[in-house]
This record gives sequence, structure tokens and C-alpha cells, in this order.
Amino acid sequence: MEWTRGRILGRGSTATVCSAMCHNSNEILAVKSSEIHRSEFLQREAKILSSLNSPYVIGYRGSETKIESNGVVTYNLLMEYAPYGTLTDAAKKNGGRLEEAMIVKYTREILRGLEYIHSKGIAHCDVKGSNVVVAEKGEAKLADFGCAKRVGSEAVTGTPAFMAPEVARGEKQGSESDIWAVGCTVIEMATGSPPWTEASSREDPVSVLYRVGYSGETPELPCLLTEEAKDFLKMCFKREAKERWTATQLLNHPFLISKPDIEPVLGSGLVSSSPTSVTDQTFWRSVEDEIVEEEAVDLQDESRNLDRLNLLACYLERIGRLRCVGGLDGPRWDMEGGDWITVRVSCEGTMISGSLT
Ligand SMILES: Nc1ncnc2c1ncn2[C@@H]1O[C@H](COP(=O)(O)OP(=O)(O)OP(=O)(O)O)[C@@H](O)[C@H]1O
Repeated sequence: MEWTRGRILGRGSTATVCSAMCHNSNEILAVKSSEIHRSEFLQREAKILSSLNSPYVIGYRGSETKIESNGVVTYNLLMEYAPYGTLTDAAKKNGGRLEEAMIVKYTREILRGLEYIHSKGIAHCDVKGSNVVVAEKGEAKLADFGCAKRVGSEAVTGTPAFMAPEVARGEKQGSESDIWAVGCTVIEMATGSPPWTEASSREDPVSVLYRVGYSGETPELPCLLTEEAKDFLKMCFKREAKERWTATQLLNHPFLISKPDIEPVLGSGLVSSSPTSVTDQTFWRSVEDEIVEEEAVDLQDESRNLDRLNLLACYLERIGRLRCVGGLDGPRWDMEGGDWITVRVSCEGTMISGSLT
């Protein structure tokens, strides 16, 4: 497929996402790219995404390797373009939090996406506001399947503040763990921050993992939410994975069935940077400059990521040690908000993914 790369839409730990224009159809797409030697996760993501087809999952449009103009070989995943940013962006643009009617609408759509992928035996494993994008008609769609996997596989992946207890303990991860993360995402939409953010979790993801995994606590329920919303969250935050409600059950919870869908206000308050056509020069002009700047940033990021990976590789071991010395009352942890990015590393045969400041 012939296409031209456009503006950078977002950068993750493993890939950069740009807009792209498909030459044949003139369709605007999103392309997630990484250098071929670092594209293991992206290739896995492409494989999973290509097997999915739902209005609540970002659409797959193809994948390919490409030699860029600077000679670098990249792996590219082409996807449907979501012009209104992520749910995290939406909350930020709305003064840090979304109104309950919007939370209801987005939560329904997230759960419809999860109901679909769970029925296919796939767990997303990194549900959070920044991995749910707002598509053309204002509907929320699950994106970033870089951590997704077939239910039953051994790997443990995700973002500490959104991890279910069984995941934080490194035991197992499945559709139930996605449901815990939905609860965390509702908190993020309602407050602008993930759970466990009252003190210094930014500095110490290990303390978040320990607290989630071993303290017996559940995230604090935002006091601004209605009783129905709080009851819904309690069903997501059952510490025993088996007791947690499924996506289908939650879609029938009074929090979600008692209110009609509201119309999203598109173009006001949400992020939109799409070109209107191939000839929209304001949109395409700055791309070359931006890529040069991004390459410089890439070099800095790479060395920072290496430090992060080294740190993360120690986490499971440290958690194990803390469990032995901490007991149930354990050390008291100071936690704070989590503006973290996801990093992934292989440790003693286990694939770990976490998010660090
Ligand atoms: N289909 C899309 N349409 C529009 N923007 C997108 C799309 N997919 C991703 N983005 C933007 O790019 C950002 C990074 O994408 P994504 O989360 O898939 O990358 P990642 O490398 O896996 O990130 P992370 O390290 O957080 O897991 C998103 O937060 C979003 O802003």
C-alpha cells in the first residue's frame, strides 16, 4: 500500500504514531512505527489487531516493513485514524475530569470492546485512558494492543497503577484483570489521575505494585461519583479475580443501563489535528522538521529507556523480597500521581511491562 507519513500524533516507549495519507483511497490513517530491530511488540500487536473486527476496537488497515528516506528500516502498523485523541486527553481538555454522563458513555464503549475481545480469548492487558482513543463519531475504541495476549499465557504486562492484585503479584493475567483496569480508568476519567496517586508512586512503582498486590486494599472511590457509579466500581475492584464481574455483566449494571448515551461534543475541547486532504499543506509541511527533531529526542529517550529497563528488571525480585520482610502490615508506602510511560522487558523468562516516570 502506498502512503505518505504525516504529523506525529503520539510517542510511546516502543513506537511513534503518525498520521498517514493513503494514496489510493485518500483515507487518513494512523501509522505506528518502530525500527525493525525493536519491533517485536509492534509485530505482535499487528498480528492480534489483524484478527479483530469491532466498532469498539481500533481498525486494522495493514502492516509492512519500509526503508525510510534516511535508510532506516521500519516496521509499520497501519490503523484507522482516531482524530480526537485519547480519554486521558479528553479529561485534560475538560479541566482534568469528565462528567459522569461522558464517563458512562465511554465506559460502555470500552466494555463493548472488551466483551468482544474476551469472547475471542484475548485480554488487552493495558487498559487505561491513554490507550483508549476517540474515533470519528466520538466513540471510544480500544487501542494499543502491544501488551495484549491470548488468555492463559504466562506473561505479565501492563501499567502498575492499573494492575489487578493477581497481576501485581505476577501470578496470572486474563480478562478479569482487564475489568480491574476498567475500574481504574473510570477513576482516571472522574479525577484526572489513576488510582493510588495520593503520595509518591511516581518515584516508586514498586510500592504501587506491592500495595496493589499485598495490602488487601482497593482503590479509593472518588467521592464526587454517584452511588450507582461507586457500586459499579466495587464490582470491578473485587480482589479475587473470580468474583469480579465480566464485561457483559457490567454492561447490565444500573450505572450503565439507567442513562441514555449522550452525544459527544466533537471539535470542542478534544484534540483534532487531522488534515482535510492531501493538499492541506499546513498539516503536512512541518513533518520533515518534526522528524529531524524527533530523531534527536529518540537518542536521549533510548538511553533513558535503558535505565528504565534495568530498573524494571529488578522489580519482581524486589517485590518478592518486600513480601518476605513486609508482612501484611508491611512498610507504609508514600504514593503520588503516575505520569508514567510503558516499558517492557524480559526477566527470567517472563515478559514484564510496566510504566515508569
Ligand atoms: N489510531 C490512532 N489514531 C490517532 N492517534 C493514535 C492512534 N493510535 C495511537 N495514537 C496516539 O499515539 C499515542 C501512542 O500510541 P500507543 O499507546 O499505541 O503507543 P505505545 O508505544 O504502545 O505507547 P505506550 O508506551 O504508552 O504503551 C497514543 O497515546 C495516541 O495519542
